[in-house]
Amino acid sequence: MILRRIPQAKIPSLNPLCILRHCIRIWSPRSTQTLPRSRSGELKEAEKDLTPLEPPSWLSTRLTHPSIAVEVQPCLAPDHTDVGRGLIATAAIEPGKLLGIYAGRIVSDEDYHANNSNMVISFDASNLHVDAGEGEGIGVHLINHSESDTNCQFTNRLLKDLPVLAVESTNVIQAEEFLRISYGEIFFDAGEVLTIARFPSLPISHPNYLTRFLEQYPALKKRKK
Ligand SMILES: C[S@@+](CC[C@H](N)C(=O)[O-])C[C@H]1O[C@@H](n2cnc3c(N)ncnc32)[C@H](O)[C@@H]1O
Repeated sequence: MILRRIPQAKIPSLNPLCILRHCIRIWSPRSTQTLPRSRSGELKEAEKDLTPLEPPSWLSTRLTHPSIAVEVQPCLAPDHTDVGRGLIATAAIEPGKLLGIYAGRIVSDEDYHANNSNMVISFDASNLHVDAGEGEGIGVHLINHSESDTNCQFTNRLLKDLPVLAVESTNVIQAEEFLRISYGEIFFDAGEVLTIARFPSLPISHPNYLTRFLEQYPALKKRKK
């Protein structure tokens, strides 16, 4: 069964280094998706609950919000410097805005278990998975995990009748603020999760050093009041 075609140019290049498992009932656009006929009922069932997404103009040419860039994301743990690449806002973004579409190849449950490739999101309703594949480039697959201090979330949407896994902002995201999302289930082994930075750090001589420091550690801000 062919689910959908979208132009190949819309598919971002993707990062081979991580595995992302998220129980969410949605799947992602891809040039040609083929699935066993036995799955079509499950897909139709899942589609019924999805709310439509009003596509922003940038979505005609790209899958990631134009005010988002890739940057190595520091972590606040003493023994580690960073958690690899993350996504950072280059201008303020309002809450409820689409930040990007999770793009990849739909893989069946069997394939997923036989060949647990990198960057896979799982649909809990259909036992299907989206594999973001390999490569380089900007995409919401690069958002790092935070348990509670998040500013965006995965959502299930219908985009022009195509079910998609989207990422949307939940808060105002300031310019120079990193995106932080919850992967939604136990992904890391005990002790592996690091507290990721909200902002890039500034040199101590910078006039905004103290403000940035308090933004980075919100618990200190509360204590100050
Ligand atoms: C979906 S990828 C995110 C992009 C990744 N930073 C990269 O450069 O490819 C998930 C991987 O990022 C890292 N990561 C993300 N959030 C983390 C966190 N809070 N603590 C530790 N590692 C994290 C882990 O290596 C994880 O396997």
